[in-house]
This record gives sequence, C-alpha cells and structure tokens, in this order.
Amino acid sequence: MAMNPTVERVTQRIIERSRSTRAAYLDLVERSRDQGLNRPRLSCGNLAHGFAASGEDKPAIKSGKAMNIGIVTAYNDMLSAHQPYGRYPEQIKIFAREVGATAQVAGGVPAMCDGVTQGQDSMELSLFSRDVIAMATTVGLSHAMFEGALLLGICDKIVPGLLIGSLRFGHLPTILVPAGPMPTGLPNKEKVRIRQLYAEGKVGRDELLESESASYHSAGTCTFYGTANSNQMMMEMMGLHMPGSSFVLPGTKIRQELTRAATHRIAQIGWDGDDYRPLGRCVDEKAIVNAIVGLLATGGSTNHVIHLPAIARAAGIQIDWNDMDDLSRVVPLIASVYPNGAGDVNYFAAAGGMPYVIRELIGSGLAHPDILTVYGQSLEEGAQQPVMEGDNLRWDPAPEVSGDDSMLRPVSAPFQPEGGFRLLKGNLGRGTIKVSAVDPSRWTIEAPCRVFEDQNAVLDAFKAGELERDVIVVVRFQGPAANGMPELHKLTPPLGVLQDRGFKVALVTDGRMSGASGKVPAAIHVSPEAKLGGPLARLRDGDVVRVCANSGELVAVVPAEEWSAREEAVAPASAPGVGRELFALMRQHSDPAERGGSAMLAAAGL
Ligand SMILES: O=C(O)[C@H](O)[C@@H](O)[C@H](O)[C@H](O)COP(=O)(O)O
Ligand code: SF4
Repeated sequence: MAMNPTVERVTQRIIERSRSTRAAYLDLVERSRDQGLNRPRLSCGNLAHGFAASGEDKPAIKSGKAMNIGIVTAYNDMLSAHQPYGRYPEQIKIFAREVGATAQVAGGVPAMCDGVTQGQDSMELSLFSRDVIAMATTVGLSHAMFEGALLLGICDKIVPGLLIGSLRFGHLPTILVPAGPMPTGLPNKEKVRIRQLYAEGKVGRDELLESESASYHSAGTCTFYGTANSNQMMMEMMGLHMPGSSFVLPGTKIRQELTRAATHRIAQIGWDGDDYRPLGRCVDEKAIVNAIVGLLATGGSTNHVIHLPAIARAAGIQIDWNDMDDLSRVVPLIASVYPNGAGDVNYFAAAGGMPYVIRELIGSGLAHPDILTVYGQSLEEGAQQPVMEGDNLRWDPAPEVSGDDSMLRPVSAPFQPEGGFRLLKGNLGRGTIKVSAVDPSRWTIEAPCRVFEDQNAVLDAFKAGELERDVIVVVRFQGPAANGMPELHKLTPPLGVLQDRGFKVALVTDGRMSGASGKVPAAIHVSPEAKLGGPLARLRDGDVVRVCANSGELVAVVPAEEWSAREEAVAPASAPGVGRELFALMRQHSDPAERGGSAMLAAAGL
C-alpha cells in the first residue's frame, strides 16, 4: 500500500529536521553498544554488589553467560493501573529462568495518579514528575548490569518518563509490559451526570462518592480514553508492546501469558543474539509518526502533544505542532471511546481494539509498517490479537470488520474525516484544541471573556452565579514556568453545566486539560505562556475572544493599537507546599509546551 502523501511528506520533513540530532543520538547508541556487554566492564566489587542479593540467580548472573534483564517498575498502590505490578518482578524472574536468563529490579520510579491529584495543589507537580521518572529510570539502568530492559508503567507521565530515560540507554533492547484496564464499572456518562448535579448543588458528597467509587472500583487502568490508555495505544503503534497486549484485563491467565511472552521475547532480542533490537533503533522517525497518527485516529489525549515532542527529543528526533496539525488533516477519526463517545476501552477492545486500528491504518497508507518492532518483521504483525488456546497463548489476525461500529469504524467510513487535533494561532499565541469530543456546533466560540489566575476562582465564580452567560473562561499563569502546567479538568463539570444550559462556553488556558476532558471546547497549552510575557497576560475581563477550530484562530478581538499598548498582568507568586518549592528549578528552566515542557531536556541540549 502506497503511503499517504501527506504522511510521507511530514515524515521526510521530520527526518530532515532531525538529521544532525538523530545522527548524534545513533552514535551514542552505537558507542554504548560497542563498549560491550556492560557487566564485563564492571569491577569485581561492582559485580559482587550487583548480584549479592540475587539468591538462586547468583551463579547465572555471576557467570555473565546469561542475559540479565533490568526491570524498571512504577509500582505503587495509588494508581489503580499500577497496583497489579506489585507481583510482576517475581513473575518475570520465573519467566526469565524458563529461557535461561535472569532478571533483577534495576530500580523503581515514582508515579503520580492524576486522578488522586486532579484539582489539588499537587497537580502542579504532575507534568514535571515525568522528568523525575525519566531521571529515576536512568538511575536504575545506570547500574549497567543488564543486556535488556522491561518497563512496567502505564499511566500519564510514567510511560513518557520511562521511555525518555530508557532512550538514553538506547543500546538496550526494551519492551513495555502493560497490566491492563479495570473492568467496566459505572458508565462514564452517568459518572459525569452525577458530577454535574453535584456542581449544581443538587446531590450531596455521599452520593458523589458512591458514584465515583462505582466508576473507579478495582485494580486496572481507568477505562476512559485518557492519557494512560493513549499511552497504551502509542506503544502498540510503535511496536513496543507484545501485539494486542494493552487492553487485556489484569489478573487473567492471558494477561500472565502476555507478561511471560514479553520476558521470553526480550531474551531473544538481546545484543548477544542474532536478532538484536536496540530501543534506540525501534524509536525512529517513522515510529514517532505512527504514534501521532494513532493519537489522531483514535482521538487520544491532548497531553501527548507535549509528551511526544519530549519522547522524540530523547531519541534525537524533532517534531512540532505543525507536524501534528498537517497529519490531522489526513488522518480520519476511526474510534469513538469515552470521552469522545459513550463506550470505554473495554468496549473498544471488544470491537477489535488496537489490532483492528493498526490493520486499518497500515492498510490505508496512514501508518508506516516498516518499523523495527520488538516482536516481528513489521508493524503488520501488530495487527494481531492474543488468544488463549488451552494453556497456550497464540496470536490471531485482527478482525477484518469492526465488532461495534459505535466504537470503531474503517478508514473508509470514519466518525470524522479528520483527526481530532487542531493547531490554533492568533494574537493570543499558539494553542491546541481537541475537537473529537466537541460537538461541531461548538467548534467556533466567540464571547466576552472572564479572566482568572487560579482554577478554584473559576469554581467560586460559577457557584456565585457569575458565569451564567456566553463566556470564554480564561485561566492564565498555568504554564510550565508559572506553576508547572497543571491539568484543569476540575473545570469540566461546571463548564459542562453552563454548556448544557445553552450558553456558548469555551476555556482558554496556558495550562493543560486531562485526557479525560472532552465536551467543552478548550484552547490549551497556549504559548508563549503568560508568565513569560505571553499575550494572555494582556487580556482583561470583557474582551471578546474568538476560538475557532475550523479556521485555527485564537484571537482577542481588540484594536491592534490598544492591544499592543496593554500592560501585562503580573504573575502571582509561586506558592510553597506539597513539595512545589522543590520543583522551582524545573519551572525556572522548562522549555515551552510545544518542545515538551522539560527543563531536563532543555538543559541537556537535546
Ligand atoms: O490525562 C488524563 O488522562 C488524566 O490526567 C487522568 O489520568 C486523570 O486521572 C483524570 O483526572 C481522571 O479523570 P477524572 O478526574 O474525571 O476522574
Ligand atoms: S488513568 Fe489516571 S486516574 Fe487512572 S490510575 Fe492512571 S493516572 Fe490514576
């Protein structure tokens, strides 16, 4: 199948733009590999420390003859998605022995649950926690005891952080090992209905808690199509998971067999075998484009327009929002997973899931099949779904047709002809908007604005009845340099109430939204941010603002001479508490959202 000309053109543009940085990166990968198996370079003392506590694996590790797999784990009990990982290292050690290899936990990384911190001060640590995870990943892998890595992480900033860190050890073959989604609980639309009733004061806290607990009820990834499940989609599109392993429930036999298969596979693609597949070569320009295409085709999380540039930079690849906007014009929306539609990821998986999506995108020339996956000769083998045959795991071809066309449709008959991402530009700066969950009648909103500098002030104004009109709510000083660029997802219920009451409503912010945010049009990630002199600092209550996803406009309708003469508002002082003061260095040196919002990558000159 010939590649779509726009996908080909954008891919070549990225290759050209990245030529020197990609060459430098691949040189690092080669040099790290040519320094040989890391363990022989360690001293006897280093080695002895490294395997002192390895028990029955000590002879094998000491001999240096068997592959030693480094496990980097993001286990904790805060993320329902990561809770199953508590038992994975012991399982993986057993699976490694089955193929004459060994495994050790190289290190743990922190993981923030954005659901627990949503709307809290601690959400201001969320974006930068990605870089803490990346650095923690390098701390684990820097022990240099390993010839391959298995990464245990699923949620928002964790997969990006694990990848960024592991890419700096790009000579190591590496596989991401998922744990699977939570079984479906209270339908997401019912959860939202109760939230809006609570926002209107029509139900109490007890009823809200019961509703939330029925939605988020057990181990596994939350089932909306937010950043975590978008991570899973991207790993499938980049060939870094075993095929079709993302959306298989935790605690099942097939889930365990998928973990076993990943462990056996990493032992086959290590560099002392004849099928060496270093991570640094798996993550190339085509794989990154595949991730963007998958994000657009499935209506994935807006957070990835920030994380993907950061992941790409860690591999010497430079992408920007123009690339995404160009691709969005030719990639149709073929999935409708909540908040874009009614059904959650379990319904998406049952309808054909990622194997079907990969089949459709390759078959239509929108995804590059010729990438170095961890499992096969091309991404075409990613269009397979795992099934159990007795006690044995096998892979069957993806379904030729969707099992539920309310969830998944062919490229030939999509939900929308274009992807859900739009780049917005104008005298308010550059921003992004995800329209896949927004009714087309609301793709253009023009109304007087009300300017806030704190999301709680918006909630107070709503409760005081001050927003009962057509209004563009502006929340500024929410960028990386200001306060760490939190998600403002707590604003979704009140803005949704206003929208349901018939008002024209939109949000404009230099902050972020959750991947679970949907129905209210939101121009987010506005750059340059207000803290750094961005135009949002000049807005005043009552200015008419126009957000238009059709024309790509983000403008203040203010006469040019008045606009340029405006004084900029002064940013509120950074507040201490919940550890925010320890992230000051990241705020002070972060680069803009479009580059990934990373002080770490900026300082590294990547
Ligand atoms: O980007 C994301 O997907 C979100 O950060 C998500 O991980 C977060 O947990 C949401 O806040 C959950 O949605 P609710 O807050 O609506 O439960
Ligand atoms: S999807 Fe979000 S809320 Fe759910 S476990 Fe992951 S980080 Fe937490």
